[in-house]
Amino acid sequence: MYSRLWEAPPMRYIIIGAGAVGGAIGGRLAQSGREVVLVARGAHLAALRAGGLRLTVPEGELTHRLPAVDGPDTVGELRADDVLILAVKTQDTEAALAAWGPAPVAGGGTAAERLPLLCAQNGVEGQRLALRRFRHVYGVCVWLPATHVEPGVVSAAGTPLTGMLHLGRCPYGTDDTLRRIAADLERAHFEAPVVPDVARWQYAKLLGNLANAIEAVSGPLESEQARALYERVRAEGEAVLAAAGIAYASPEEQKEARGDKITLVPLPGAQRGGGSSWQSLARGTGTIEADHLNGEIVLLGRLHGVPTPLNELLQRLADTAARERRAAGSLPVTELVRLADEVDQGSSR
Ligand SMILES: NC(=O)C1=CN([C@@H]2O[C@H](COP(=O)(O)OP(=O)(O)OC[C@H]3O[C@@H](n4cnc5c(N)ncnc54)[C@H](OP(=O)(O)O)[C@@H]3O)[C@@H](O)[C@H]2O)C=CC1
Ligand SMILES: CC(C)(CO)C(=O)C(=O)O
Repeated sequence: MYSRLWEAPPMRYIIIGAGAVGGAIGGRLAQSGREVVLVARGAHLAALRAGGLRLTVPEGELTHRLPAVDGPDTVGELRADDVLILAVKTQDTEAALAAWGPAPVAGGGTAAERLPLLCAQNGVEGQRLALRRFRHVYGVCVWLPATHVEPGVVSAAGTPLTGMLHLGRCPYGTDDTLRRIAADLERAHFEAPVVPDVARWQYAKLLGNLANAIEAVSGPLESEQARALYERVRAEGEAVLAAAGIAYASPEEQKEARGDKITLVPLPGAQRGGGSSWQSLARGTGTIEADHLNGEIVLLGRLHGVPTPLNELLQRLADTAARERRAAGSLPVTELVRLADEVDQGSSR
């Protein structure tokens, strides 16, 4: 009956971690007519249940009244055509996978055995953790600037598109499930190229995300000093990827793919203070993703014998700032550069 790709019954999207990225993807999919379930916790879950998801985008604030749950038990039996989109920060991945993996699916089997799981996350560790439990894991290179403004409220300032999401099977390849998901995303304000080598895009993005910790601890990279520090941090990352034989898309290739498709515009009442790690400090969550961004470079450096003193420093400073609930951007950039020079000189002695 549903013999052709475009005749298949619509899939339902379960967004595990409906924060900045998950809220933007879930809200846009719902707006396009897809069935969406939001998974959240704490004050955000309470606000989603009370007032719906309020998604601020360039055309205004859109309120989506969607089912909001805290885990699989509240959804009931999962459907065979459900798609799981994991959009928690990497440090929260293991707990989410442990909760959702064993959930039963109609007709038999578990989510881990039967359902597609897309890791809409920065870095590459989330999908590696997912592959330990789930059979059908897909990577996403997430170019989607979004902000978790307050409980119940998320903003995404990109226009004309909300974001670009390169999609691919983990570790390699593509399939029809992914093409159907991409078609849904493309009807929902995203460009979603399906690529056989999604990791190549993700590693390229990871090099950019090495700046997240600088922004989180010392604020936006506005000064020459901050940008020069990032170049040194990135050079460590590039050296490590070269030693590990890991390919990544060039800056030119990324620029060409994105073009002017996702330009940020000011959103009244929902100003974007910074990226995802900056937001972890601004929201005082107590954790930050640095172990899986700068920490990924540190890990690869240790495995391949390449020193990574600057990424180690940033990982440590970001982790400490999160644990001690320091304000975002509170370490003067001159002090950060002084610390960086110190560890760099120490490592070359
Ligand atoms: N924000 C951005 O602009 C971008 C982010 N990314 C990446 O996307 C991923 C998600 O980041 P982002 O959206 O910013 O993060 P957010 O913190 O805004 O959203 C994640 C949400 O998941 C919730 N959560 C965590 N664990 C669970 C759980 N077990 N069950 C239910 N809810 C859970 C968190 O709750 P709580 O509120 O309690 O923490 C939070 O609300 C990260 O890997 C990030 O690096 C990539 C590109 C851009
Ligand atoms: C590129 C950037 C900074 C866009 O928001 C991002 O990936 C993040 O916030 O982690």
